[in-house]
Amino acid sequence: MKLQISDTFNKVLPSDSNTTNARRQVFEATHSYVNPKTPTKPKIIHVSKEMANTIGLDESEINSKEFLSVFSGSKVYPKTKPYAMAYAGHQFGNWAGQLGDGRAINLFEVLENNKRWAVQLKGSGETPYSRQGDGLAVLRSSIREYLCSEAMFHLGVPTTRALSLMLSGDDVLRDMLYDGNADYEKGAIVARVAPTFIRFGNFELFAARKDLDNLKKLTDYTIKYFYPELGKPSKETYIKFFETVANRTLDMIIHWQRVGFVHGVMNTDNMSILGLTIDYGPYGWLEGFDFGWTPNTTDRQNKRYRFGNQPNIGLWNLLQLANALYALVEEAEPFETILNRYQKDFEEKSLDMMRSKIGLHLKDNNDLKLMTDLEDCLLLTETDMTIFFRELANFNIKNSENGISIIAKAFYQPNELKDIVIEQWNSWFKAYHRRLMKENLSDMDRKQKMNLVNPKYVLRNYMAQLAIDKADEGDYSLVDELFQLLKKPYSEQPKFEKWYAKRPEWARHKVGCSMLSCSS
Ligand SMILES: Nc1ncnc2c1ncn2[C@@H]1O[C@H](COP(=O)(O)OP(=O)(O)OP(=O)(O)O)[C@@H](O)[C@H]1O
Ligand SMILES: [Mg+2]
Repeated sequence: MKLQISDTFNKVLPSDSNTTNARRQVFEATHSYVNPKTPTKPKIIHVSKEMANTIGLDESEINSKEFLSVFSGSKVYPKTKPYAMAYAGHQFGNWAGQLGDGRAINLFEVLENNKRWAVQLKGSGETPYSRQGDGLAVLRSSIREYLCSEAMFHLGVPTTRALSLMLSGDDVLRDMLYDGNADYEKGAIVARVAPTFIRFGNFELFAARKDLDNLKKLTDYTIKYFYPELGKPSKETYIKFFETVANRTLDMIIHWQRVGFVHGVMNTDNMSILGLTIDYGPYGWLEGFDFGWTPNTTDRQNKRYRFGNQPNIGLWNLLQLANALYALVEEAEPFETILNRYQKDFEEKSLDMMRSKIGLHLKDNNDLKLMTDLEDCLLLTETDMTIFFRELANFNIKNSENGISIIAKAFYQPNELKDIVIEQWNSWFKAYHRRLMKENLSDMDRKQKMNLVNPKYVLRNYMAQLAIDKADEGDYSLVDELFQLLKKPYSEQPKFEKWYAKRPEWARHKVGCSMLSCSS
């Protein structure tokens, strides 16, 4: 197996001089060297061929013994030095101090086709940052991360990627619901890939410790390798850097809103400095459209990370990043301007996104009202978000009276619609029809465009759970089926039509389908 290794993070930036693998506070270093734990009996469950090719591996290399040993953590690739990154973070709105890669270990960076990729194992053992944890990950959460990160990529959402999913052969003790009923589960390891895994929290760590020297080194490194277009280090460059991160973060969140993805744990240690979706933990997909929904039972009380609040949390997290970068600029105003603009941009971009979802390409002053009225309608009775927008594309200008029957498939109780609900929908469809008359697209063209932004297939929570249940019994066929399905989320795939369906009733209150904790 031949990789074009091109390590920078652990070569350019200061490493922890202590190389023992004991939990500790780490100062004046961006990372600590640590080797992955050797798994007892590693076994490949799935490999993303596309991702393997992207980092320069062909079919025979994927099938090699070395692939299994390197991406399960049994063997360190020649001339590389694995490490865990140091970062801090705000969790659920509170400062949490040093966190760091407690169960992620970076293997190396490769440079392939002029693109830099960092490869990291999640679930491959303890690091100096493991705190109370065991450094491991269970099969269920690893399947969820593996499938969802690739699904998001194919949906066009900026994200970290997955290369492989493996069983470790070791059992892992978990209290899934935090209710005192701990049990052993199969351990697993996901190899994941991104240009870099640097998070907001990496900057916060140095800022909180007033370690300006290393804050600057980390920022300069990030700009040099990942934002080179911003120029040489200077106050202006740092401000442009923050502005670009803010824009990317907002764009990522608008994509989440477009596809109905709820991240579930938007702590600042889970915010990528590249604006990529990172950490597929207690995430979930909207089924019934609901701004207040969160899949994360750990967040059940405050619902801080609910669907409708994600854009605000993005802003809150950016404020924490601004506080960290402030020390390099020493002027608050430029940061304030950027944060204020985020709010304005959010409103505009979110309206544009909604326009595209309902097939509008021109701008009209009343569009905002049309959208809020639509959202009100969607909240009247449980209405499946994915199915609604997909079916709406069948709206016919010449036959505009039957709007509600076109989208009826999206209602969870289609036979129990109250008259007042029907009336409200009818009046929205009238307004929608009037508005469509101002556009100049044919029904066909509109449908085609809408189907490129409204996915037909998403990784519904119960789908992942079905794949997990089978995998627990050693059958990985559903992991592969969903993996293949989600490569083309916008296409009609008749052989997979069964996955274009509302959540079944049995999944409504089932653990893993509607309720997910951070235990993973
Ligand atoms: N089992 C574990 N052992 C050690 N550390 C853990 C474990 N689970 C989580 N952590 C650490 O706790 C912190 C918060 O966890 P969180 O659930 O956000 O991340 P994660 O799912 O482990 O990983 P990532 O953000 O890398 O995808 C992180 O620093 C993480 O490394
Ligand atoms: Mg995390």
